[in-house]
Amino acid sequence: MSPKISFQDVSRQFTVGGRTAFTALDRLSLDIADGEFVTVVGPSGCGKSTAMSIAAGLLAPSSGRVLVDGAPVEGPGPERGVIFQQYALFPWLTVRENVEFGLQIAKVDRAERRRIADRFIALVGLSDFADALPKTLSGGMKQRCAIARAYAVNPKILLMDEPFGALDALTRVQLQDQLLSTWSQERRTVLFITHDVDEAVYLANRVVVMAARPGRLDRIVPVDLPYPRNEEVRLSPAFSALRNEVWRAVYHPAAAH
Ligand SMILES: Nc1ncnc2c1ncn2[C@@H]1O[C@H](COP(=O)(O)OP(=O)(O)OP(=O)(O)O)[C@@H](O)[C@H]1O
Repeated sequence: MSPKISFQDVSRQFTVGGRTAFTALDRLSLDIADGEFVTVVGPSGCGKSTAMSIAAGLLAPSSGRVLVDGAPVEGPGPERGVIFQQYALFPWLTVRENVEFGLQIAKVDRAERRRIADRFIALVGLSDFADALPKTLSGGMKQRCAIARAYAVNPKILLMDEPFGALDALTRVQLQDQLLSTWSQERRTVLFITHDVDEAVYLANRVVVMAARPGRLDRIVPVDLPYPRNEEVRLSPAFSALRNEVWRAVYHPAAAH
């Protein structure tokens, strides 16, 4: 089967101070299958966000290309939902209105909008807060609202750049479980950047480890743990072994080879 997302020899240079070009991303090649959950870890500055922005169509590659369903990415598109660390909710809209927003743009009629929004609001556990404004929600609730909003427009691909990075450890674990439960019910292709090695292993079918200077793919660690993932999986020796493998690859890249 052809990949859902295909990074083909993707590089990106930036100019600093108007001249010196430096390579933020060096010849990244990576195929992601339809319905796969891939996480990306690596040291700060290894090009994770650069790769994600190129896949989102928010940044052009200097060379190479990203294909989605075989077609080159040339800008943002409705089949790719993007979720960043900052929740980016509209503060003047309620949770339901935020979730409905993309549907309104897509000219979905009012009753259908409401039905779709309420379904995803329920899926992320926010039904009791559908009429609340973002300022009255906790960080975790805002991020759940952002996830519901991304899901509502039915993107086939979710591009998530450290979506749980600003949250406390407990909320983070809860949202990981919620994301996996949503993903198992509404299967999407997910590309998920994180700094957290445990999070990377817990969520993924495969962990992509990147290295810095220049930003590049270092290795891919397949995660052969069963879904649904739960505390039992999280506390298992198999999980620890994978976490240790990824940890060593990220923090001691030379030793791990
Ligand atoms: N618009 C830009 N102009 C110049 N340099 C940039 C730009 N965007 C990113 N960079 C540089 O490219 C490199 C890769 O950045 P990127 O944000 O992709 O890394 P990252 O792995 O996501 O880092 P972090 O984990 O800290 O978010 C960094 O050295 C960064 O300073």
